[in-house]
Amino acid sequence: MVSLSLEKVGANYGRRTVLLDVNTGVLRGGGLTAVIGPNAAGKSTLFKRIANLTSGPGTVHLSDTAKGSEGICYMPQDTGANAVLTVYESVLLSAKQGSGWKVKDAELAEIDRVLGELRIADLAFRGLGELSGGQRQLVSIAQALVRKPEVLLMDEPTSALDLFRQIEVLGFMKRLSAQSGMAVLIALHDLNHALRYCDDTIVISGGSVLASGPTHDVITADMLRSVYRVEARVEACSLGRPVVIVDESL
Ligand SMILES: Nc1ncnc2c1ncn2[C@@H]1O[C@H](COP(=O)(O)OP(=O)(O)OP(=O)(O)O)[C@@H](O)[C@H]1O
Repeated sequence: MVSLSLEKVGANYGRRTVLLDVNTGVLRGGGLTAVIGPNAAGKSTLFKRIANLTSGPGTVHLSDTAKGSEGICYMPQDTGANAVLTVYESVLLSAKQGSGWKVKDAELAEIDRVLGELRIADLAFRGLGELSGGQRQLVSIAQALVRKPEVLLMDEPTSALDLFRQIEVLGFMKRLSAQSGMAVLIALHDLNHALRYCDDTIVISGGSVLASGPTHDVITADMLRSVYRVEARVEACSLGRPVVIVDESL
C-alpha cells in the first residue's frame, strides 16, 4: 500500500511564496484525505507541487510504490473540454498516456468498467464540447481513474455535481481506495463531505498547514472560527453523524 509524506514543501509563483514549509505525517493509501481551507489558501498549488507540475523547495516522499512519481495523478479543478474528442476517445487517450499506442482488450474493458461505475456509459460517444459541467467533471474523474494512479489528487471533484452524484462519487472513491490501496487526497469546500467520507484532514491556510489528523479531531468550532471566520457548531445529526452547522460569519 502506497504512502506519502511531505517535508518542508514550498511553492512560488515568480517571487511570490504561495506555500511555505508544508509538513505532513505519513499519508497512507487505502483511504481518503481531505485537503480543506479558504479560497486561495494554496490547496491546488499543493497538489500541483506534489504532482511535480510546479517546482519548489522541500521533498515529497513516496514509499511502497511500483511506479514512483509516475504513479501520481492530478485531476484539475477546471476541466477544459476539447470539443474534437468524444468522451470515450478522451478517456482512452488518458489511459494510454505515457505508454504505446497499441490498445489491448483489457484496457477497453477497463474503460467500459470505469464509465459504468460512474454511470456515464451513455455519454461514451458524445463530444466533450456538448457536455454539461457536471458531466464533464465525471469524465475528468474517469480520465484520472483509468490511469490507475497510486496517488490521486482530486481538486474539488464534486463542485459541479448534483447531490446524488456527489455522494455517489465520494462513496465510490472511498470503496475504490480501500480495495486498491490508492492514496486519495481530495480538496473540498463541503466540510460535511470531509466529515462523512475522509479519514484524515489537512487544513491549509495562507500557504501553511494549520492542522492535520483524523477528520473528527480537525474539524472543530475553534478551527472553523480561526480559519474560515465563521461561528459554527459540529453536532451529531439524528443519525449520530457529526455535521457542521454554520450560524454566522464573523
Ligand atoms: N499560475 C499562477 N500564477 C500566479 N499566482 C497563482 C497561480 N496559481 C495560483 N496562484 C495564486 O496562488 C494562491 C493559491 O492559489 P490556489 O489555487 O493554490 O488556492 P486554492 O486553495 O486552491 O483556492 P480555491 O479554493 O479558491 O480553489 C492564490 O493567491 C492564487 O492567486
